[in-house]
Amino acid sequence: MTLLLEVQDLSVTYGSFKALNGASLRVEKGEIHGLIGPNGSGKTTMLNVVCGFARARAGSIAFADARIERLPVHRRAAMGLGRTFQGIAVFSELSVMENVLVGLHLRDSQSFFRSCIPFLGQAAELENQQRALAALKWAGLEGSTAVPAGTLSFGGQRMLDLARAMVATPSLLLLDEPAAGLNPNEVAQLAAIVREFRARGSTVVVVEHHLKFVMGLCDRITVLNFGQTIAADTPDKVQKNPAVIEAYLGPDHVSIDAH
Ligand SMILES: Nc1ncnc2c1ncn2[C@@H]1O[C@H](COP(=O)(O)OP(=O)(O)OP(=O)(O)O)[C@@H](O)[C@H]1O
Repeated sequence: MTLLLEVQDLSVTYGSFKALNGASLRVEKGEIHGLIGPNGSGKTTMLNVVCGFARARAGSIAFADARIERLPVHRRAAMGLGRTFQGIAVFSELSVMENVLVGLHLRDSQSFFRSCIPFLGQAAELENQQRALAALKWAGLEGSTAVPAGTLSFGGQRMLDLARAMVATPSLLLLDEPAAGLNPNEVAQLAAIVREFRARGSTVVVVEHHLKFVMGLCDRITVLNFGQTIAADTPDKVQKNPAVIEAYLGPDHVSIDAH
């Protein structure tokens, strides 16, 4: 297996508070990798630093064999790093299709400039519409392309957010709590979408509190606690790891309930 992302000894401080304190994360190309840990353990901070939304005080980040910790957000995105954010982030007045097209233009500056040139622009726009439609089919939204995004259900909006992140086919997609607030059917649909995305060649890191979802979906899982990496292993081994059990449930418990 090839290492796609290697985060080493990462430290992030807010004032005197250490949100990350020497944390590490190793993600192999082609895997679905879970990033879990109790509230406030540093999961979102890790995603923010990998994408360039937050700066580390110390540590290194290698992505596809290049050191990226000093690169701005847009350079990292152009290298194939994509992400979603906690909560819902769709443009509710725009149609479902327009939401995905915005995602394409934001990530691909060339497609924006091509779209400004007649003929070339028409071809580029058609290509973009086809890519957007394919992503919407993926997310089960092909029947709702023309409706305003704000009229979709909560779960529908989450799937749209996912389609918008996937349309640029990032080589590494970071998902921040994608299952939060979804019903069991939607969680199953989400798992199928993420697997399909991986089957088409992408690598996924998923931050989640929904342990059953993570344990069933991920090839390997990294566990953070108080800004440090306390485990990195298969779901089976992580669930039996005493340090992980203690971090989640305190010293008197014997297992993690992933149900
Ligand atoms: N911009 C900030 N300023 C100050 N403190 C912050 C900031 N961002 C995060 N923190 C703190 O850093 C710690 C780690 O936050 P982070 O959001 O990374 O944790 P998390 O594991 O994603 O938590 P959760 O599971 O609750 O989303 C928390 O204590 C949080 O309050």
